[in-house]
Amino acid sequence: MTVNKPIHKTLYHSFGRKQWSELRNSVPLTLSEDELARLQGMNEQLSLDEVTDIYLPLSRLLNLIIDAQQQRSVVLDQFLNHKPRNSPYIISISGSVAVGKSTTARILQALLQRWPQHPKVELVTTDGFLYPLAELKAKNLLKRKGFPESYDMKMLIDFISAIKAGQPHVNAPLYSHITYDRLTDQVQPINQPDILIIEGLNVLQTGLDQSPESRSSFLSDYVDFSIYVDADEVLLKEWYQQRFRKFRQGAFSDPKSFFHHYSNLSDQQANQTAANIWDTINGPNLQSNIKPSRERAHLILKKGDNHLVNRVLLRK
Ligand SMILES: Nc1ncnc2c1ncn2[C@@H]1O[C@H](COP(=O)(O)OP(=O)(O)O)[C@@H](O)[C@H]1O
Ligand SMILES: CC(C)(COP(=O)(O)O)[C@@H](O)C(=O)NCCC(=O)O
Repeated sequence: MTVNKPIHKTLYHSFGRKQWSELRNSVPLTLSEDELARLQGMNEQLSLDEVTDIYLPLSRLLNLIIDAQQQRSVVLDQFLNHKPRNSPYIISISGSVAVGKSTTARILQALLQRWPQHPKVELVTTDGFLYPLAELKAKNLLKRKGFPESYDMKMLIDFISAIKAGQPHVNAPLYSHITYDRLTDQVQPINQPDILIIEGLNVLQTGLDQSPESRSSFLSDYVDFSIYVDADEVLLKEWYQQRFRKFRQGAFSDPKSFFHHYSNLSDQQANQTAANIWDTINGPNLQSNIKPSRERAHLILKKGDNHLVNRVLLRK
């Protein structure tokens, strides 16, 4: 009997941290102290070694791949005798709640827009495409937030298809972690970027449990390069609890906050509440919907303690 190799060994090149960091050797770009400080301003816990060892090689790889894609588009336009289109390169970032998708996305945005070939990099999160809170309540989906059925997939696919078609002035809806709802008075205008990064736990999902109409096209059909940020669930739950405690002192103290009633919890009560939300919503969503989409990604960043990436898997 033959024993199949695990899927990632067949599909991916695998790099340890040191091996991967050496691939930045020829990055012509180095970061100044100021730029490093600005990146750290986004997240005070972000280690600067992490930026140079993990994210600089990644920005080099992406720059090379995007360059090749841009050349391919030129060839195709010549062949078809078309005028050049303003179709942006689309990068997706997915992974569990609290794995660090938005932090990773913001680091990549900052690094990618430094390359002269693609200075305009926009970042959109799929949170804005969650159904509004009132609708989630009416559909009894409040305890299924983040699950495939809690997103307006038609709106998301219409959005990404307009972006890919190079349409100017496309608006993305915005989400507030404070009100726990889509904003009604603000949108994010997107105007023909060179690169669009789309970040969210659902971007690699195929929506097979959605209605037949929304199954005909998947978000990933529009994505040129997909990244999955991975970590063991024990760490994810801990990071979720840490973020919950941070929100309790900051965002939840705002009287408009959906979770305002949590602002006076002790550390122990906050940990318990966050653990309960994890065990009933985010953990089951990770196991049933998010993790199964991992091996569709072009690149997997596996994090260990303190959010440090200890393995990088790159599609062969
Ligand atoms: N590279 C990193 N280094 C240190 N802390 C991080 C890093 N990435 C994320 N975090 C922290 O982990 C938590 C979750 O990160 P966040 O980007 O909000 O995750 P997500 O968007 O996946 O829900 C936050 O408290 C954030 O400050
Ligand atoms: C809005 C989200 C689905 C998005 O996830 P994130 O951007 O935090 O990774 C998530 O933060 C969420 O609200 N989950 C439902 C349970 C909870 O309150 O954490």
